[in-house]
Amino acid sequence: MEYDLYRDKTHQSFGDQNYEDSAAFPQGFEYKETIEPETTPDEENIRPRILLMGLRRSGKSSISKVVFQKMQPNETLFLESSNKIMKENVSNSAFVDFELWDLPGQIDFFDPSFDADVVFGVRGSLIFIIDAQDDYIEALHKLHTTVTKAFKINTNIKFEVFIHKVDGLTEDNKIETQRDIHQRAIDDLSDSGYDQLHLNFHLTSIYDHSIFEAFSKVVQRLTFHLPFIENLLNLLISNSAIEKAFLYDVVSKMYIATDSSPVDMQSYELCCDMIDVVIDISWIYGVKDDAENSAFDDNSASVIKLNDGTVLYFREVGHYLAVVCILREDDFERRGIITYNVLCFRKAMQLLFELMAKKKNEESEYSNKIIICTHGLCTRK
Ligand SMILES: Nc1nc2c(ncn2[C@@H]2O[C@H](COP(=O)(O)OP(=O)(O)OP(=O)(O)O)[C@@H](O)[C@H]2O)c(=O)[nH]1
Repeated sequence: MEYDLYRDKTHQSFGDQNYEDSAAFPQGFEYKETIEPETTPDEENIRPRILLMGLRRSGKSSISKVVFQKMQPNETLFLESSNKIMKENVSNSAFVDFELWDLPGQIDFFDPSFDADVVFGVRGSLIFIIDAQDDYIEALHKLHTTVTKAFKINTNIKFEVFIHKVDGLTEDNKIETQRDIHQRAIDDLSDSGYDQLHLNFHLTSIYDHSIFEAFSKVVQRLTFHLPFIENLLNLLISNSAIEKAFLYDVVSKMYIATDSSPVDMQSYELCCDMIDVVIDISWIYGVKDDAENSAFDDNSASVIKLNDGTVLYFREVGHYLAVVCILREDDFERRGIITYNVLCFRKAMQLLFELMAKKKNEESEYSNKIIICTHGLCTRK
């Protein structure tokens, strides 16, 4: 594997004409469709809450610690059963900013001695974890009572079901277990008149990337600007001959958004591995004298060429947010266009961050700027 890691300080601003490989740019810019960011209701400013629920020993604390505290999966074997709510503030980047509540399995939060409105009454997601290696009939019963009661309190809450510990199942068994759990859960809801309650199912394990991928989807459903970012990524890949592009939170390695082509687990894992390499190399070779400032910063960029003709392209586009692209080596010949277009994307993201921080009455000015910015993308012809 050949890699070429560099920190590029020459492209800090969109207006900077000093682009790499500038001869590769076409003479004129092609104008693209107008895309508007989502409107920003007041609710957007409320920090969402993600609740981890499920029976005892289903794996709630392990998930929280592996995804957000970088605990090694085999260390979770020694975790003790929790008997109180564990709250954590997850605040990595503009889009990964929420409260994570790990609720112990043995407590009934709908008991009158609890104020269930306080727990379930806010914007967020309820993740119910089912141990797929155990008999799941009791878990399904608990899932039903939990989601229906939570739905009565807050109809906007998003429900996610993690069919967890699937590392212990064969491929056939995984599919059969998912089908069975899905069918039973949906039938139970339908029998009790909750057809409008939607559950999203994910197969997960802390021993591979599936838990990160599932958590990525949970976070995406809570992101107001997701359609806008997906549109930007679609524009980026179609104008730059990129096969797949992800916007990553580099701390947790969750992807905040991707283009509209299907996600395959291998590509996702490859990009996660690249993030690890970039961070590790930055720490080994890039720590400055004061040790406070790592070389890994908002201008970090990297290219890795694999010996099967695939190129991985990484560039920071915000605080701990990075675009990671997969493309063919032949298409990487005109690297300048890709760099230029990623910088356009970064500029659009920066304007989005400003938009998110501005008050509602200033919205129109910023959305106009974003539209102008995306019009400037180069087209690879
Ligand atoms: N094989 C396998 N084991 C897992 C996985 N996730 C968690 N475990 C194990 O499951 C056991 C229970 O995990 P915990 O995270 O303590 O479960 P919990 O739901 O927080 O339990 P309570 O605190 O009692 O509510 C531990 O031994 C973990 O190592 C997984 O994906 N695969």
